[in-house]
Amino acid sequence: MAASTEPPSLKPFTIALVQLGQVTSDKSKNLPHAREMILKAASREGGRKPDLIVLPECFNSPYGVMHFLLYAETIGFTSGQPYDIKTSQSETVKMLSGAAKETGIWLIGGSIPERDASDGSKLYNTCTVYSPQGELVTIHRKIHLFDIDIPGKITFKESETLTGGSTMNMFDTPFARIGLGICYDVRFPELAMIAARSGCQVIIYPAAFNMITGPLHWETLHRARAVDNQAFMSMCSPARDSVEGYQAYGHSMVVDPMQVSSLSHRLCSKESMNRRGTVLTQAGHLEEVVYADIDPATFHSARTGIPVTTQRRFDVYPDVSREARAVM
Ligand SMILES: NC(=O)CC(=O)C(=O)O
Repeated sequence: MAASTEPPSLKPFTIALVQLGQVTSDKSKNLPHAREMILKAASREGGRKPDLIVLPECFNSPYGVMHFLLYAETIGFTSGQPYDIKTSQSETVKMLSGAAKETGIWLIGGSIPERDASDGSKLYNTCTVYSPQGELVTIHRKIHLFDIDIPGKITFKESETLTGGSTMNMFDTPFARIGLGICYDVRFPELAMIAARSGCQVIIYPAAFNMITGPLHWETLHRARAVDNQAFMSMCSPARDSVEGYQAYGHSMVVDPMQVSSLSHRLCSKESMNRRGTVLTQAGHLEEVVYADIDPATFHSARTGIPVTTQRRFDVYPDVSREARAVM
């Protein structure tokens, strides 16, 4: 979706990250389980109910290049055109839309393998987003495919079966403008930077790091994107419970833009630290739902205290986000 020029002002809201477990090779089990966990996340007790629920990358199929063709669904969404859920060919889209409507909560529906609707020749790794009325409001196709080779540790080549998306995507809610990406997209800072410069106060990526790259970079990349862009940054992972195949790292996380160093930890009172935590929430490695309350005061104090957003030197280097806006 092309976001309107003025973003909504950031309001307090609560995110629920559903770190889904039990993603099996049986889609007829994966979908009801994901639905059950969405309902569980929505019916939180002892805390603010979530305004937005997020699922992980590749939640209806095992994560592996040999599985994408078998599990792919045709979605057939075109930005700016009405989408009729009733006639959708995607059973996952129907389930997610129904769950968003039933809970009355915004839903970032993780990602699924998608078959191109035009001639079926291309497959994408695609995230779908739903309003509380169950409308499919936007999709994001993973732009940067996960092609890596760390000898003896991990080799993965999404490009063997997938095609990379070619649009940047964001959406507006009554409480924030939210920038989208999927997993490996986080390693390309331009995407989050362009989202932030286009008014996103929050950046959310369904993801599935693994046991090699997760310990190396998962938290660092959250912190880097949050500090660079002075925005809230979150990735939602599957749980690490698969007996074979891809082992997800877990540790779904929300990080705020006002990062407190270990030195400030010692200098700040406990009460002020509670208001300015770096990692607002973090899951373990098993299935669980974690919540984070987004406080606009943290966002505004980060941007006014260290005003990099108004100090850029576009007389010295170009503003790449200007040209990028045209393709959104
Ligand atoms: N799975 C991914 O797309 C990315 C990942 O695991 C990494 O960047 O590390």
